[in-house]
Amino acid sequence: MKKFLLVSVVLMFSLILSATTIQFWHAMGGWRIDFLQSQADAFMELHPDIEVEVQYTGSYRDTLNKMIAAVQAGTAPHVVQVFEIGTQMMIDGEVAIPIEEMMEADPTFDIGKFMPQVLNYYRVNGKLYSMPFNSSNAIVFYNKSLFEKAGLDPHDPPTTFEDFIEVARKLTIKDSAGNVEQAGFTVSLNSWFFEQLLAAQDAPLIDQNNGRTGRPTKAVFNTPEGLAIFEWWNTMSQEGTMINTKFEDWTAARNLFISQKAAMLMTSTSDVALMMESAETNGFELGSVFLPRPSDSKAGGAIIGGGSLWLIDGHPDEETKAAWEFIKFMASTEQQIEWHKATGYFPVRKDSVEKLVASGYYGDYPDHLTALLQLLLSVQSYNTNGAITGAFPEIRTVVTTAIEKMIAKEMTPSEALKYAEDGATQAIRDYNEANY
Ligand SMILES: O=P(O)(O)OC[C@H](O)CO
Repeated sequence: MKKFLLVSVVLMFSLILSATTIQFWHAMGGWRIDFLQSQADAFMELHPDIEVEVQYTGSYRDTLNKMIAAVQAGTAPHVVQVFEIGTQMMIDGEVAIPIEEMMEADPTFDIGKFMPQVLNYYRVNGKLYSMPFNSSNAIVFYNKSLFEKAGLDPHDPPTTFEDFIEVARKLTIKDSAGNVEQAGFTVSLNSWFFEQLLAAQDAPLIDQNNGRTGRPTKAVFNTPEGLAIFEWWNTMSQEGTMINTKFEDWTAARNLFISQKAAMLMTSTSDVALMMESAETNGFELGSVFLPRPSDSKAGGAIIGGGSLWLIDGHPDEETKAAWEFIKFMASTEQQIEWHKATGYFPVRKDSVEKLVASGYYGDYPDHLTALLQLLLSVQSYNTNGAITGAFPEIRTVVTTAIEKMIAKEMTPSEALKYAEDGATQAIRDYNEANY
């Protein structure tokens, strides 16, 4: 017995000593920090010879910048989560091993099990460079209880821009001095929603079929579809039926909705779980509905948002192998189910969805179903597959700035849209000049 114990202790020590350590950087703040750590812990339990050091590295933008700095300093992590709009920049930077190469060399991996809508975003020139992990769309949540109070049918939320404006008016309550006590609608001031509302009308953001069939040279969203969004946004902002947050402030918009200061919220489907829980805690009934669009517009769909996992190159083979195992684990059937339930991010795999459907999950959680159906019913086109350009972070900044200027009345909707398109084209030109 003593001998057995001794052998076990020696084995354990030699495992610890020979463990391969990898670093995983991610951009999921708040309670998600603990959730991702628990996923890494589950992985380490299955692979006691691999140690994963998990680090929250700030927002998507911060994480991308930190990763670039670390690559330059020779201290890059093994796996990094990058937001969807960083895809082309990562490809051009040539700092990652395309996961398609790992997949082809790994007979245990079957990409056929993944959701085509998600792959349509991440496949660039027919190749998959990163592993889809946290995929989302934009969606509208609404407070059914406030709808009822305002005399509106809680089972008939607005689906067109025109109705949305009307309903937002009915839901808005102002005091005698005109101060907004309850707004009809709120959203984080963020170009992501403009991009999503364009795709909902099956309209492009940039040329070359959204950069999907050639290198983009200019932005092409100064169109009737683009103008309809700016005008819709501006009408509600100026009427005071919509509250805009500060630049890219997601939390403020969520909090306005949760505290029932706003009756409708456009945000990410990654918030489904949070919204369900908050509605219960705050005593209101939650509803969810697809993104609205002008009544006379073409039907499009939602673009994949969120992020994916990149396998950074330049590490010893043993570490790269360990990192690949970790990436596969994070995209595995069970982990994707848990991740979906805990957040709202779609499972990136068909077999996860199959299991969830079979278990009756979507009958119990209709808001998860709204989100999933919006994705599944989206027309698949270059416009809904999303734009692909290395200049995307700058484009997002300039579009958000344009909306900010419009709601501050510094520009009319058409002036702001032109400002946004010109700035986006300039960003694409600058990027092309610096990179190609
Ligand atoms: O909040 P997420 O993670 O759903 O991401 C939203 C956008 O796609 C970020 O670029």
